[in-house]
Amino acid sequence: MGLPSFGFGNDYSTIVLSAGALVIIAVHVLPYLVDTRGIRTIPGPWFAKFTDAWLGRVAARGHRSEVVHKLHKQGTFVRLAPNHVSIADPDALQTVYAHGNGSLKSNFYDAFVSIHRGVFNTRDRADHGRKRKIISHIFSLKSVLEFEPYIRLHLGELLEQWDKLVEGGKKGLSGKEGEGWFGKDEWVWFDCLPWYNYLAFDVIGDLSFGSPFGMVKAAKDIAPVARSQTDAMATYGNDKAEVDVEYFPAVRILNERGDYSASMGVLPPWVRPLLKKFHPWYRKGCTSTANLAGLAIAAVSKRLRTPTDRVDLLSKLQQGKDDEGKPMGRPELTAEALTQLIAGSDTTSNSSCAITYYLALNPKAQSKLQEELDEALGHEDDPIASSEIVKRLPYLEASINEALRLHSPSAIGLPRIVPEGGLHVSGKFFPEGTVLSVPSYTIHRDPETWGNDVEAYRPERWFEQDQVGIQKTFNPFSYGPRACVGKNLANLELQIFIATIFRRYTFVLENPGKHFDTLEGFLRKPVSCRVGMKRREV
Ligand code: HEM
Repeated sequence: MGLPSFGFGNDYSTIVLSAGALVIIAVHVLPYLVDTRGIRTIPGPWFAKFTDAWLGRVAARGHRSEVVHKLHKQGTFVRLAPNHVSIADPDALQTVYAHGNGSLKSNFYDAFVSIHRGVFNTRDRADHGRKRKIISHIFSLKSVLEFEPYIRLHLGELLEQWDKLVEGGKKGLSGKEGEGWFGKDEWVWFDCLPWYNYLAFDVIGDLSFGSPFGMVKAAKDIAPVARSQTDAMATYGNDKAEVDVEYFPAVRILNERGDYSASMGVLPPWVRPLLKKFHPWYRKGCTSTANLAGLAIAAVSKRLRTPTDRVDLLSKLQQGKDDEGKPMGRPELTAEALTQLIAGSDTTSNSSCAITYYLALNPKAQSKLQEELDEALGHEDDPIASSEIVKRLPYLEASINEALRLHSPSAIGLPRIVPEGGLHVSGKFFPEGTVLSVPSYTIHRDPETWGNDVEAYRPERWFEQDQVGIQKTFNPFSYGPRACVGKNLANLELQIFIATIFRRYTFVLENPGKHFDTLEGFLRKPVSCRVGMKRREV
C-alpha cells in the first residue's frame, strides 16, 4: 500500500506555511537587515531586535524599569524594540524632551485614549499647545494655593481615622475581617497604601469633579460610575439630565487601566483590537478603561446639574478659553477632568506611600525630619501643616525628593519620536521617526550624579552632591513641553501630607527585612506597605 496522497491539502498547507514565513521575514527580519535607522549595532535582547512583543511582555509582567535597568549595565544605549532605543544618560533628557526640539509623543499614548483625547494623550503639537495653554495657568503656584482647603479637609478626615486606629491599637484590638489592622505592643499595624489612595482620590475627586468620593470616611475604595456610557453621552447638551450610576472600586480600575495601557501601548496598533477582543487580561483592562471614563462622565454630569460658586479644578477648566475665546465643550471638559483624576491620584498616593516606607525603614532620617517639623510647627495648634511653613523646610524637601528618586513613580522611559532632520543624542545620530526614551529609574541611579550608594535612602545626599548634576538628572515630573503640568499641586500635596503625618505619628515597618514589592504599569506602584504606627508626644 502506497503512502496516502495529501493532494490539494498538502499544497495548501505548504502555501500557508510559506506565506506565513514570508510575512515574518517581511515584517520582522527585513527591517532588521535593512536597518534604515542605523540602530542594528545597538545591544539589546535578541527578540527585541525583531518584534515589539518582547517589550509588550516585559511591560505586562510589571517590572519593566528593573529589567531595562539591568540591560543598561551593557551601556548607555539599549534597543528595546525594533524601533525603540533607550538612552541612560541624564544629558539626553535635554535633547529628547526639551522645548523646541520638535519631538512628539509616540503612538504608545494612543492606548491611553478613552472618551476623547485629553492633554496627556494628545499627540498633535498644535492640539496639545491649545489645551496646555488653557490648562497650565490653573496649576500655577498662585492658583494651586486656592486648592489648599480641600487638601486640609481630606487630610483632617484621614487623621481622624488614623487616630481611631491608634486608639484601637493601644487597646490591643483588631479590625474586622478584611480591614487588615491589629494592635500589639502599643502600636497599630496596618497597610498604609489603601489609605493614601483614599486620601489622594478624595482630594483630586473633590478638585476635579466638585465632590469627593468619600473614600477616607468610608474607609473603602468606591465611586459612582455611569451605568451606560452611551446613555450618559446622550445627555450631552442637556445639563439637567440625570445619569444612571452604579458603584465601582475606582482605585482598582485605575490601576488596571494603567497596566493595560502601558503594555498595549508598546504593541503595534494592528494587534491592539485583536488583543482587546480575544485576550482575557487585555479585555479586562479595556473594561476598566471604559469604567474609568464612566466615572468622569457621571461626576461631571452631576456637577453640571448643580451649579456652584466653588473654586476648584473643574470651575477653572469651565472658565478656561482658547485663543479664539472659546471654552471647552462638554466632551473635552469631561476628558480633561478625567485626565486630572488619572494623572493626579495614584501618582500622589504611590509617592506618599513610598516616602512613608523609606522613612519607616530609616529611623534616623525620620527623627531628623521630625526635629525639623517640631521646630517649624511646634507652636501651631492646627494639626494640619500650612503650605506657608512647609515650603521652607529643606529636610522635608530632601526626604520627599529622595523617595521620588529611589521609588520613581514615573520610572519608565517616556517614548518620543525623533523629528524631521534627526537628533544627535549622547554622541549618536538618530534619524527622523526613531522612538527614543530616557528611563528615569536608571538615571535616578546614576553614580556620577548621586554617589556610589545609589540604592540607599539618604536625604543628606541632596545637600552633599553637585546641585547642577542633581537638577539635570532628577526627573520625577519629566521635562520640556510635556512635563507634568500638575507639579505644583503634587508638591503642595506631598509637603502638606508628609509634614502633617510625620509630625503627628511615628512609623516602623512591620517586616523591615522584606523587599518593597512594586508592580509597574504606566506608574511604578507599591503593592502594599505594612507599618506600625503610634501618636507622637507633641
Ligand atoms: C507625585 C505626583 C506626580 C508625579 C510623579 C507626576 C509625574 C508626571 C510625569 C512624569 C508626566 C509626564 C508623562 C508623559 O510624558 O508621559 C506627567 C504629566 C502630567 N501630569 Fe503629572 N505627576 C504627578 C502629579 C500630578 C497632579 C497632581 C496632576 C494634576 C491634577 C498631574 C497632571 C498631569 C497632566 C495633566 C500631565 C500631562 C501633561 C501634558 O502632556 O501636557 N500630575 N506627570
